[in-house]
Parts: sequence; structure tokens; C-alpha cells
Amino acid sequence: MKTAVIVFPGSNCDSDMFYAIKDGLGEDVSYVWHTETTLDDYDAIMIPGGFSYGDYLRSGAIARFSNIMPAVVKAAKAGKPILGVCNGFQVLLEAGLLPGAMLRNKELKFICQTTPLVVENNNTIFTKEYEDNEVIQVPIAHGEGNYFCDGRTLQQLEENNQVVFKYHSKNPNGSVADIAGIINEQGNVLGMMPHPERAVDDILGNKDGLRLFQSILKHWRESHAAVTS
Ligand SMILES: NC(=O)CC[C@H](N)C(=O)O
Repeated sequence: MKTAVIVFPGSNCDSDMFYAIKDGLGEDVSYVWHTETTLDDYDAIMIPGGFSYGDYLRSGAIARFSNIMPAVVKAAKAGKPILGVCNGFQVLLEAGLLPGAMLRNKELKFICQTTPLVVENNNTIFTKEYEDNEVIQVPIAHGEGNYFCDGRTLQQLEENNQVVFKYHSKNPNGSVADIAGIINEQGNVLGMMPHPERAVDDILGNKDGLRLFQSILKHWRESHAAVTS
């Protein structure tokens, strides 16, 4: 599986994502600078965390107009797995690839801590390696993680099982319905505020994030085998 990690000016979790794929998963991975215009060579696309364009206007609002974004939209339409973590989630929202918007944390403070999450939907290409309703520990690190959408959108998200992760026991940022991560209707674009790439090795404290990447790889291997057999 060939994975692209998109890099914008101000991305700062690109190396974490790169090594989660390279060392954690043992798969081929490349950085792709935001001025590039194609992702055709890649099987999976990662949009990492950080402060793209300094979070000016709104987090992700400028990165969303980068040259690489039409290729991200094309990959999304083609059904390739696309994972946006933290600032990556914010970019996906701004690009309209996921519904809703991100507000500043309720307490108006940047929060950096390991946080328990519930796997609300383990029937996705990103979460097959988790148990349903499993509680996992994943770090968060954000100032704008207060996910918001209107009531109708929330109802649709809940009805379609598009809420993939919720905060468990304590909501750190005030997000609607304790949402920590959502997937698109097609099931191939996941945005989440917590950082699974920071939980892929015992030396980082835990490996609960690794199974997310293993799920993507398993899905890719299964669909690849189906195509070639
Ligand atoms: N770690 C990150 O991606 C930070 C996200 C973001 N720019 C924020 O603070 O809200």
C-alpha cells in the first residue's frame, strides 16, 4: 500500500504520521508537498495535524485552497481511504468533504492530553480492527476541536452510523454529541481530532492508534486481492 502524507506550510504532525505508516505499519509512505497536483500513485491519503497557514481565518480555511486539494477530492470520489487528523480533519471540513464545522474549544484553551474514546462504529475501513464500543486511549492536542453541526446533520450522521469515535466519560472541548471523529456517507473519508499516529508504539505510552492504520491496510489488501484474483 502506497500512502501519501500531505504537507502544508505549518503542518507539524507530518513526521508522526510518516513514521506511524513506515515503522508502525511497515508500509511505503511519501511526503507530498501542497503544491503538487496529483495523488494518482497513492492508495491512501493522510492529512496530518498542525497549524496550516498559521490557522489564519479559521483552521484549515486556507489549506483548503491548496493546489493538492482537487487531487484529494478526486481520490475521495474514487473511494480511496482518506484520513484527516486534527488540522487534517479541519481541512476536510473546510473542503466540504465532511459535514459540519470546527469551533474553538469550549474553555478557549489549547488541550493536550491522552483521552479515552469509544469506538462507535467498528464497521468502517478505518476501525475494523477494534471491537464495537471498545474504549481506547488516544492523545488530543488542539485549540479548535469543538465539532459543531446543525440538528438535522447530526441526526443524519447518527442514523447513517457516520459517528465513528466519541469522547468517553469526559468531553474535553464541548463538541456536539461528544463527537471526536466522523466519516463521510461513502465510508472512505474519516476526520478525527485525536491523534492515532501518536499511539502506535509502547514507547509512546500505548498502541491503541495502530489498529486504525492496520484496518486501512487490511482493507487495502482485501480489496487488492479481490481485484487480482
Ligand atoms: N494538532 C493539531 O493539528 C492542531 C490543530 C489546530 N490547528 C488547533 O489547534 O485547533
